[in-house]
Amino acid sequence: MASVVQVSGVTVAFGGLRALRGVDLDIAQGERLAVIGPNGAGKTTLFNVIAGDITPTTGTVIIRGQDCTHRPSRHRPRLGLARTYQKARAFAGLTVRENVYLALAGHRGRHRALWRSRADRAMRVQAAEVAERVWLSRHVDAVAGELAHGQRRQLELAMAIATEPDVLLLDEPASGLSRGERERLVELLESFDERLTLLLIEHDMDVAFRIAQRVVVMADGEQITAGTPEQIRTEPHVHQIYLGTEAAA
Ligand SMILES: Nc1ncnc2c1ncn2[C@@H]1O[C@H](COP(=O)(O)OP(=O)(O)OP(=O)(O)O)[C@@H](O)[C@H]1O
Repeated sequence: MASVVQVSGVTVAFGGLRALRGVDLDIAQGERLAVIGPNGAGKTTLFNVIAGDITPTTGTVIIRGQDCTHRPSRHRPRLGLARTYQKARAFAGLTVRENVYLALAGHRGRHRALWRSRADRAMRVQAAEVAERVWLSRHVDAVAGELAHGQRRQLELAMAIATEPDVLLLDEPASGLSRGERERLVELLESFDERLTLLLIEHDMDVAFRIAQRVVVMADGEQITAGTPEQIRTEPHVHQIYLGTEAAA
């Protein structure tokens, strides 16, 4: 299977601190990959390097064959990459449809004079279709600020998939969700087209293990091990590093 994302020898230094120390990561088309690890392991830094928000100190990032190491995040959508954020990005005063509409319009670079154009009607329909794909069809005209926490996360997903990405980067999608909402999130992500590549960083091991086909474990800026959720779950080394540190935290 062809790689869609290739991270090679990536190091990130924040002053004297090396947040990443020569990380290599290949993500195949359609793969579902979770990166886990204790606090400070470098997960967010790696995520931000792939998303284009941090330029690595050394190493390369290739996305769909193109060297993106020094390209800023705004180039990523053109290459089929989209991401979600831990902090809500939706406008609280706008409806679900309006928020998705803006994500669609932003992607197409057509902010101005849209509401009056004929394309406007088509895009409003499309926005509702995207909302349906994240199970928000009953809430298309609800104001984002009034949605439950889990529904708001669904809206964030809708805004990310509105651009029809090939690769979706999920930044701790389950954080702050109730058990029921987490369950729904897992089912929703499982319902996405299997050709969509998913990379998530996640604190909730249960969510990570259920969504991912491959789990990469990081600690101290390095990849410690990788394997299927079953392999990682039973690896004593991982328990020591991950759970040991968590328990001490
Ligand atoms: N902008 C920054 N400036 C300085 N140090 C940073 C910066 N961002 C991260 N770090 C440091 O880099 C290391 C890796 O941080 P990172 O946030 O990538 O880890 P993480 O695995 O995502 O942790 P967490 O699970 O707590 O979010 C940490 O020691 C952190 O303090």
